[in-house]
Amino acid sequence: MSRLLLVSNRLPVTVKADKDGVSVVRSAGGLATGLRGPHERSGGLWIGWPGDVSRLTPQQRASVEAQLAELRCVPLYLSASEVSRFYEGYSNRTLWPLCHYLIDRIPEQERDWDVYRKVNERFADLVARHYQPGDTIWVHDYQLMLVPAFLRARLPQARIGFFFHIPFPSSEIFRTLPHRADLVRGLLGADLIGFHTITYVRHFSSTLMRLLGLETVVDRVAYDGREVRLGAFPMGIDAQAFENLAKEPAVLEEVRTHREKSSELRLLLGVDRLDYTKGIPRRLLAVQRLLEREPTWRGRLRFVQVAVPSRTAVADYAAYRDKVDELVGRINGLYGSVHNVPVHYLYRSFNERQLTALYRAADVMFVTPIRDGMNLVAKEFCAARPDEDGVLVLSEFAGAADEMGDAVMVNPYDVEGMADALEAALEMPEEERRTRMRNLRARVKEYDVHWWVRSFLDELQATPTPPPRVEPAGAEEALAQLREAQCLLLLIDYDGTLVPFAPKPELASPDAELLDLLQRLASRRDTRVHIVSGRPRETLEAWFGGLPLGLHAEHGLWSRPAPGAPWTSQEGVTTDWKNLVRPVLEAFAARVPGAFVEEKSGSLAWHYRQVDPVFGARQARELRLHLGEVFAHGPLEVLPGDKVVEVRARGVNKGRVVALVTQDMSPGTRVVAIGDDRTDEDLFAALPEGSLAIHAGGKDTRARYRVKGPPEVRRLLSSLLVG
Ligand SMILES: O=P(O)(O)OC[C@H]1O[C@H](O[C@H]2O[C@H](CO)[C@@H](O)[C@H](O)[C@H]2O)[C@H](O)[C@@H](O)[C@@H]1O
Ligand SMILES: O=c1ccn([C@@H]2O[C@H](COP(=O)(O)OP(=O)(O)O)[C@@H](O)[C@H]2O)c(=O)[nH]1
Ligand SMILES: [Mg+2]
Repeated sequence: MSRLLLVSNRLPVTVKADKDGVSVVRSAGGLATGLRGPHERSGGLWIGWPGDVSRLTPQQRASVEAQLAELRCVPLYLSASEVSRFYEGYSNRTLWPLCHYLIDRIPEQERDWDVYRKVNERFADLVARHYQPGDTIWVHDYQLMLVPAFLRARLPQARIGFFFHIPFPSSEIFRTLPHRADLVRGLLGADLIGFHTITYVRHFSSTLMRLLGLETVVDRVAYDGREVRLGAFPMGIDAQAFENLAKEPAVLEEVRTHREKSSELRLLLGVDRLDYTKGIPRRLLAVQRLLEREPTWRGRLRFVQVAVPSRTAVADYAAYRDKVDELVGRINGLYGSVHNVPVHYLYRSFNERQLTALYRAADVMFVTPIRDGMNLVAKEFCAARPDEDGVLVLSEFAGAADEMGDAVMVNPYDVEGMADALEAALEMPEEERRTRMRNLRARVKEYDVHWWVRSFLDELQATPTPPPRVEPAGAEEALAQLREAQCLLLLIDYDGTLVPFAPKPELASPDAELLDLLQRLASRRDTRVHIVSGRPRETLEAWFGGLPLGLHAEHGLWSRPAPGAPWTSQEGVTTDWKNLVRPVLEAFAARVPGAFVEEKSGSLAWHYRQVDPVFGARQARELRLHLGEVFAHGPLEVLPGDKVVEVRARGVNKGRVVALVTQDMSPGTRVVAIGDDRTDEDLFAALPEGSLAIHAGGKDTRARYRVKGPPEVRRLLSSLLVG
């Protein structure tokens, strides 16, 4: 097992100072429990914030450090201003509400981004300082979204995983953030990015498509010369520990006390951090509604709501507390009696043992967040019910709902519906309760936190470490080799290689600087230049006809190898299939706003560069499937390109040009091909031994050299002309 470096905003410990000194105690939370084994066994480190230690004396600080070291924890201290701007600020005032679809809670003017960025960089620096070759790094959660990219820049060969614990929202929500692209690029520094549900994975991949034009193929995204994997890994709990607690005599004694204290009453339970995502007000209103419309339940229900103080320095949390306080007061005022009140509201935190006793005593567990990444409480409740009783009422907007189909599902925005569900839960026959609980427990026990850690780390270990990169220095190296060659034969793609993409193909015409560059290049001693493009020959003729270049159109179907020579086409290529394919492409263009069909002499192309990127990519996949089905085994080839699906006769590809132009080549000539697209890979594959292939861009390629894009291609070619 390789050494694990765990990175999370909070360390899995709590620092407690009292009159007897200062102590560091392990936290009980899911992440802490699940990762404890692998952390200890791998001999690795856990890097994070130990909480506010500003009031400690220097001696106490030293004692904390020693105790942390003992637990293999490395502290990253946050200053008061960092706590307020990185943690309370950007993380909890912006990212938190955004990911929970509450964009109205985000400050109108964001001022904390720079601190968020700096703290993420500090985390990366600290991790890099402790990294040893062979280590596996696992970064957690929304507070640290930029850490993977900062780490990738420092440690290009490291294996980096990232887990996002909260919902990844629809791209329509995510793209409202001013720094949306930076955050997404930050995550893409990882090799594997995990989420709780496939819905979050789907939202993340449409965000990639919309913001960066990156397509996810099954579970992989090609980015910056690497492959990034995405996956759903629903987090579990330490189910065995909760089950064991639930069977302990002392806990059972506490359960009995809870029940005796409410012997004539049915017990409803809610357990949450006091967070505005948890849906507590509408949950209270649902209880109120039930009591209002069904007087028979009055005096027969006790709703225990545990609310753990959380992020109290953030104003929205304080306001939320007021709202909950007020509602509790109102309901108790309305439906309480001299002897009893319906809502028992406990604003404090409980330990696992106390929680387990409550879970086990409850008739109905009421979990109704308006959004929640997962919600572990729902799972803990089931694990704590070896008696196979108790009903879970669960919000369909919690990640846990995807796995817990045997819960009574509710829409947490629908108060009346929740009152109905509550009543159904209270009246559910015993047999149904048992069947549901048995199924829930089987799932919670099998897919526990240990399964979660194992499956994520196994997947991360299975990702190949990134290949050694040919960095821009590779381009310098390529230049040195080009300079050394006696004679040069350059085969250069046009779109995406010499010019950037334009919204319409006809707008990407060559500028004066490019024409001059090509003219001078072709006039260089012992240098021949060919343009190898997918464009029609009329276009190439119009743009470059006057230059001393070889021209190759429609991926090599047509060639004019030298100025003044006639255009000739590849032999044996038919075009009668076009009448069958054209109507299909036109039908797809008509139903996809922004798409259009381009006709070339040897091919038909369906372009979608102006289409909504997610819809466009989906339609392109549909089109390819459709064409594949209808024209299977025919003389056709369907080629996916960059925002284009091209249909042409089989056997036509850019590779064909190589044989044509190298037949009369003088000895000692170095062939150099430059391209950005899939179609250029055919060209690279056909090159004779000793040639140079240069990929322009960040895609997967067989080329040995890589430059960033058109500006760098031009720079490379210009450098050939000097010295
Ligand atoms: O560290 P705090 O600001 O005090 O907040 C506590 C944690 O809250 C969030 O929990 C989330 O993770 C759970 C486990 O994956 C998941 O079940 C839940 O739905 C999430 O809300 C937060 O993501 C953590 O980073 C915080 O430490
Ligand atoms: O008084 C309490 C209430 C809750 N919890 C724990 O806090 C976690 C809450 O996790 P969840 O995923 O439900 O929500 P989050 O607070 O992470 O958004 C669960 O493990 C609970 O056992 C606790 O230790 N004491
Ligand atoms: Mg191209």
